[in-house]
Amino acid sequence: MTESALRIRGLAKSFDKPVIAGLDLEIAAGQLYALLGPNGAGKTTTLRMVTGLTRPDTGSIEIFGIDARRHPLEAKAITAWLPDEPMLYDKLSPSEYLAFVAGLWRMDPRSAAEEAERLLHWLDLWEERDTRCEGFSRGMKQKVALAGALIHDPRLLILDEPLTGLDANMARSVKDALRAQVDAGKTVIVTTHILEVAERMADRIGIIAGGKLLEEGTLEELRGRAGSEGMTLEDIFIRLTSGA
Ligand SMILES: Nc1ncnc2c1ncn2[C@@H]1O[C@H](COP(=O)(O)OP(=O)(O)OP(=O)(O)O)[C@@H](O)[C@H]1O
Repeated sequence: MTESALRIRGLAKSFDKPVIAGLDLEIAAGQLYALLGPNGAGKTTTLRMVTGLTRPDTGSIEIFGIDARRHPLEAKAITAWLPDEPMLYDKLSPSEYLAFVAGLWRMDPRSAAEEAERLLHWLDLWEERDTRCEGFSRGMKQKVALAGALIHDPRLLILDEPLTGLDANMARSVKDALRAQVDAGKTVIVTTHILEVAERMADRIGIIAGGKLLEEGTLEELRGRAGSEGMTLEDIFIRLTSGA
């Protein structure tokens, strides 16, 4: 049986009104999973609960079998979280930022430096490694933040809208980086409003609205359940969410 990277059971969260209402979701290891949903569906809230940034009202979250609510440090040690507006310390260069993040993870400085060098080359940031991030474009900052998320070699990578605002070249290099993570055996969860990205990249797709999972599966499975082989993901998404 395939290992489960993320298992969510009965997750619920209310702010002034219910946002997540009894969400069940299981994501197998080694996949790129796209979590879709209309604005306000609860995607970010769900992922913030998974990464320990928002406390659920009820429900369980397991990351590779680790109970993330009971053992948050163990769960965080194997998880990376890239928010839609990543916070970088602008006065630091990419090299300094990666050394700083590696220090937070208490990585051995020598192996952290080796990993930073590998990531900076891989994400095409090597020439800028000693330039302060403050003058970087959004895409470059996104790549520095991605390198920071990957420095401790997480098994599960969770990214909220990683492609928003990126030009085609930058988006391609981030997409390639994510696919390479999956090819290396990691699990990647992304939220996106760019349905073509989910359609082309994702191994499986989950659609949530109103705090519940409406549908889940491969694109072919979603098409099959929608009853039309020729449907685009956009057609399926609109059909499912317009009544939600
Ligand atoms: N800290 C908070 N306090 C109050 N309400 C919140 C808080 N965080 C989220 N919400 C509400 O929860 C709902 C879901 O928000 P969330 O950001 O999870 O949606 P989303 O699916 O990520 O949306 P989008 O696609 O627009 O980013 C929204 O109605 C939002 O206003």
